[in-house]
Amino acid sequence: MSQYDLVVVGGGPTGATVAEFSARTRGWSVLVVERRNHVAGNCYDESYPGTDLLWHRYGPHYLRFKNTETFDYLGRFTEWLPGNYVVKAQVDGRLVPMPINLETIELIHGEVALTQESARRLLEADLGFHGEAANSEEYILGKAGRRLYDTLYDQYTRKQWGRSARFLDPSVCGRVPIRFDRNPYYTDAPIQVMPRDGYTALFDRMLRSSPLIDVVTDVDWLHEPVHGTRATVFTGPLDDYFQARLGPLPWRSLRFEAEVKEQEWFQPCVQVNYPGAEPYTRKVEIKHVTRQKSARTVVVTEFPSDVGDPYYPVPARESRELHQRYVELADEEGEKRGVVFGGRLGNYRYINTDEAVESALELAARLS
Ligand SMILES: O=c1ccn([C@@H]2O[C@H](COP(=O)(O)OP(=O)(O)O[C@H]3O[C@@H]([C@H](O)CO)[C@H](O)[C@H]3O)[C@@H](O)[C@H]2O)c(=O)[nH]1
Repeated sequence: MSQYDLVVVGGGPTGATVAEFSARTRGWSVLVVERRNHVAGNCYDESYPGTDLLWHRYGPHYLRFKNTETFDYLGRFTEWLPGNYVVKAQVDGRLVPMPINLETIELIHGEVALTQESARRLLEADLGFHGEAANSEEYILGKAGRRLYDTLYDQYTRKQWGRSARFLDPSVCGRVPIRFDRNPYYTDAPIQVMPRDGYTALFDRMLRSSPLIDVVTDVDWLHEPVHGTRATVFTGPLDDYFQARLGPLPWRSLRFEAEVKEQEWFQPCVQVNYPGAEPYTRKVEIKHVTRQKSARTVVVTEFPSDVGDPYYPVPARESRELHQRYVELADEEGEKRGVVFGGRLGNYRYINTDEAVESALELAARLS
């Protein structure tokens, strides 16, 4: 036991939210223990070495909100910039809009001036699956057809996940909308914004918002577990907590190669996806969304990998079964030691940052 009411393991979006809410609304003392040398979790951004340009060290984060409650909550700690989340895919040397929209369908099917009706008819004739999709391959074949699946999803997904879309839940490829209009933005969320001073500044402000919150970094809680007198919230990888007692949960990681380019812009939008034979999946030029002005730019190429920090839980049948067995252990741990698991890693859920904050607020409200 520590002298703190609450111990939070991990200083990312979930940990910062639980800590801030508990200090502010309950007056609890909170210790946040972070394994890395910084807070903000995988949202961490900083100036790229030798430049004053922000980069997202663990991959891009395009903040969007489904509801105003979470948006208003985070808005207490930051000003916002409008989001500018435009993504294209490189296909045969050309850039096509991603998500699929009418222009994508025209470029890939060799058509012009498609309407919603004519595009639907075209794809209907190419559908490779009918019925209720049981996996991501069936989902895309049933909505966009064979040609778009083969061109935009098949190899990209194999690279990203190390397996075919056939062995992933429909929700994985279903994250990206398929459109019959000309909307070029990556997500359908009604609110799309970037924190004006970056994500690290946002989560750092949350953690500094109360003198009741102490933060220690460079400390692996698993080596020296201390518990809060009221609760402990663990936001690290669920299987790490249990020393992978039931076997490791499948995770997917990323390796990043960053380059400073001596040119104002490298590509026309923040993200270009590579659904072909290249060993990487995407190139991100985050300056498009941070809106910094500079004659230079930073470009980050992503190489998916099985080794490295866990970024993605793998939504698939076998991981769901193993995860369920870990959930049973987690429930016992809650009863024995008051440990509650949260966040993308602690709950083994493929969620976005707004969803992590939303569920952290719910979790914090349940603590007593
Ligand atoms: O060109 C493509 C694009 C996607 N897929 C398949 O869809 C899966 C989901 O894609 P996406 O949502 O783009 O995946 P990711 O989570 O890596 O990226 C988004 O999430 C945020 C951020 O990481 C969290 O804030 C970022 O904003 C988005 O880019 C993908 O895994 C593929 O299987 C495809 O095949 N081809």
